[in-house]
Amino acid sequence: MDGGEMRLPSFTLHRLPTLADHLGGGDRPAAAIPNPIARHPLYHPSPSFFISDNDVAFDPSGVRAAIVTCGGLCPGTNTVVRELVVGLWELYGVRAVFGVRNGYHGFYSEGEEPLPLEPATVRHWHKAGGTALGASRGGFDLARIVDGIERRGFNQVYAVGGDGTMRGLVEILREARRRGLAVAVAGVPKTVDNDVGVIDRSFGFHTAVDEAQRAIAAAHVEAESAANGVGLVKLMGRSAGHIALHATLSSRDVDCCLIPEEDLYLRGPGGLFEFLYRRLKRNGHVVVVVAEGAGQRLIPRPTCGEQRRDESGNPAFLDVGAWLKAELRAWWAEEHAGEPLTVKYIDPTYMIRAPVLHAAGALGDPRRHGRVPGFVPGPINGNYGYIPVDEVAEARNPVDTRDHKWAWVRSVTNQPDFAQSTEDKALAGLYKAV
Ligand SMILES: Nc1ncnc2c1ncn2[C@@H]1O[C@H](COP(=O)(O)OP(=O)(O)O)[C@@H](O)[C@H]1O
Ligand SMILES: O=P(O)(O)OC[C@H]1O[C@](O)(COP(=O)(O)O)[C@@H](O)[C@@H]1O
Ligand SMILES: [Mg+2]
Repeated sequence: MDGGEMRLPSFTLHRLPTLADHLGGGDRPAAAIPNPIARHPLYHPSPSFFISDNDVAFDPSGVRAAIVTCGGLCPGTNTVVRELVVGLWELYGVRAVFGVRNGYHGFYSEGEEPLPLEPATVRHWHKAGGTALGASRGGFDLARIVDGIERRGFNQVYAVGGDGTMRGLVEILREARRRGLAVAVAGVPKTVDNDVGVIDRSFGFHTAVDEAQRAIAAAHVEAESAANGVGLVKLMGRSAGHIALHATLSSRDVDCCLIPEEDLYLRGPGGLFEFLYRRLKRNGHVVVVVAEGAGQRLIPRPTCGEQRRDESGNPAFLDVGAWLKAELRAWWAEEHAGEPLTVKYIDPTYMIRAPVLHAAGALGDPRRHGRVPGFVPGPINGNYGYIPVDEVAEARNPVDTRDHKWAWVRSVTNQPDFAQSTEDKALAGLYKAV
């Protein structure tokens, strides 16, 4: 506050290319019509709706839309595809909608012709987990993908995927422009572990958090039923610990939550194992939730070669849960031999992303009403907005360990920072040097 005035953070307004710019021909391009949903008999946008009178839409008679799902699975993907098909068909009058098979690969692979989609085709898709179109990692061959788009005359591409998919979409848009193709792209953010930036979260995230409760509850039952019982649950979160964090907050049975954004320190004063031992002495059992990306720097690698990667270039992590379990047992044998210890490790990785969308993961509406040619719709601080796809492709979303949510985890679990004291660090350095 300065003299009673509040200084707001500065921001910059950018003018984004609109669909009218993209289609050419001024405010009313030949390939465009006034946005039909503004006058749709059954659809009543509220006054604050994101469609204005000046908006245009593609003339549906010229639209050939392609929908592709990429990357890992996420609850609700089929629901999104269904919504896109029904919306394009019913609200915009588009009749040529195609589902590209098995991710980006399907734009060019032989024998995987895109599937014509209409409301009747997708009627029951929301009742199944996974993706009916198929998805894949890797296979991003830009020239062949855009060849496929050009050959089939697609002029709208909807890609449902995470950060990798968005980066691919940016390249597709750039290459289509370079070739003079009037292709508009839209990315629907699908990130079960919530690692995509700018948006608050994606569909499916809450479902995964819900589903994780079953694993935590089982770990708790196992831990409580043994003398010095440790229930250990590994949850998804390659570079962001949001699922572990939210699952911990929802459960209240968790004694300790480990995420990639926080340093991990196992042995010695102030370390994880000392904390677990104290908790075991007090309560007789502990439950630990660990995100898959936590502690990766500490886990010995079989070879000192390069980090292994999956087909998309994402780091392929070592199993932090199995490693923690082995380390805890080894430490226990050294420090507390003769005292019982039971460690039950549960890895529900694929189970939490397999279900259909739960109610809490419900989808917002605007994903098909884009106004710019390369956009991502998503919730930002609770409001839906359109974000340029290149911004989403680059943004990351780590857990901010200085914000209230992490503080809340700390107050629920009463876990300390597992930080090594400066003295211990120096000692460890000495030992290493010997
Ligand atoms: N930097 C990139 N440029 C172009 N395509 C990419 C890039 N990163 C990933 N992709 C492609 O996007 C698709 C999905 O990526 P992936 O990382 O597996 O999942 P997600 O989109 O869920 O993050 C894959 O086909 C992958 O090859
Ligand atoms: O075995 P897969 O298919 O690579 O899936 C595991 C990965 O999928 C995820 O759940 C989501 O990854 P994406 O966002 O890249 O699809 C990661 O948290 C996890 O590492
Ligand atoms: Mg990703």
